[in-house]
Amino acid sequence: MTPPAQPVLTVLRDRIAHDPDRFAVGVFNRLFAETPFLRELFPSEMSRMRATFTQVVDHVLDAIANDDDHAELIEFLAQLGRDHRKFGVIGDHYWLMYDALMAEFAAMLGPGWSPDAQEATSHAMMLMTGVMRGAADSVEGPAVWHARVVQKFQINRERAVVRLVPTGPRMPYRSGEYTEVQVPQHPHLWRNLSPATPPNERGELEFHVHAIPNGLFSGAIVRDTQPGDVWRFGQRHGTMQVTGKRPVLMVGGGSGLSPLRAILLEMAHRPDSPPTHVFYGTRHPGELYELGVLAQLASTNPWLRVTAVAETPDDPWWIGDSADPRQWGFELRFGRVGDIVAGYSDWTQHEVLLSGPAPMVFHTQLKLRASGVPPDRILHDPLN
Ligand SMILES: NC(=O)C1=CN([C@@H]2O[C@H](COP(=O)(O)OP(=O)(O)OC[C@H]3O[C@@H](n4cnc5c(N)ncnc54)[C@H](O)[C@@H]3O)[C@@H](O)[C@H]2O)C=CC1
Repeated sequence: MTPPAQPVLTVLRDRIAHDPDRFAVGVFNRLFAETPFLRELFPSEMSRMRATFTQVVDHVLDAIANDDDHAELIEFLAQLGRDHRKFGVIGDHYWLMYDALMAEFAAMLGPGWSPDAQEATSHAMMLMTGVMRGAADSVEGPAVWHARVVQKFQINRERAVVRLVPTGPRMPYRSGEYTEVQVPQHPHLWRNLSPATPPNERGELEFHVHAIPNGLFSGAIVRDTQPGDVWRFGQRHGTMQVTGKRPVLMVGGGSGLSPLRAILLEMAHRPDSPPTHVFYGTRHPGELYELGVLAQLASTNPWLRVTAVAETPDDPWWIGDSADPRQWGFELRFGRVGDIVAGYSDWTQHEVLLSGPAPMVFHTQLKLRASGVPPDRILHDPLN
């Protein structure tokens, strides 16, 4: 990067920060004016998307201006490019976006749009759109996979289990990963879910979903999903896995148990699975419905130990007459799962997998780190 580049990119960041949404609206208006059919690739309500877009552009300008080593930036952009395949974005669209960005920056700088400014900005935007395009082009296989809902059962008012079979090629994934999912009730919304079963030959999938308060996506699944619905799946991500080199501690909160459940089911097929202690936490005892499956697993896999944790001892009215979770023979503790786990034993020699609501993962992680578990031995999905 030539010396004059840094001030220009910093100026652009300042101008964007002055009114981020105006910048994004400007870029997208230019893009859609030039190529109207691209509007269909985006949701009707774009404010959240525009906010993310501005953050990405700001991050690119910042990283190029301030870091000599762009390895992290390039990996970030490459992942973004791979992720964008599911929206139907193809190579030519990146050139159109490059043109829209450059035109908006030119308008933004006005008389300050000198040849040097143009060159530095072009370099940054070429890197951004070029890396995304190149990464997307180099991915093999389809951009999206499809599967049809064949069964849905409601656990209670707020929780459902959904089973699907593929309508074409089966989606590849590893137990413990999460995948991007789109449901027909919200054709422009992509959210992450973790399959609750390991991959199998027939490509069958199972998901456990809790309708979180104000959750458009999870609410639509629990309320409106029906057999026959076709779901779409994009990229898969995640680092949670068991190495087999250490004993394992797993902490699953509510439907966040899903990826751990998939890993446990896979471990049950191995002859050498390490000793594993699972803490399964919910808000109420009547929500611990997965204890039945865990009991079956534990009965034939002596390496598995399970502790159930409910935040409160009582069930609210809407849970109804659920069976006493103690019937499965596991100990039942009351309190926040993070507090119970951290006070239960010494976990400093374990590898730890955490999955559940972000505040639970955050809280449990803090407690375990405070008790001496090395941070690099605690794995979880991103918290946002
Ligand atoms: N469905 C899926 O495939 C997956 C879902 N998740 C995440 O799991 C969450 C759904 O879990 P729910 O069933 O709603 O969980 P939940 O509300 O039933 O809570 C589960 C556990 O988290 C603890 N907890 C909740 N809030 C806490 C806080 N502020 N501090 C400390 N502990 C807290 C509770 O005490 C309980 O033990 C969602 O946020 C989802 O993103 C994560 C991975 C996969």
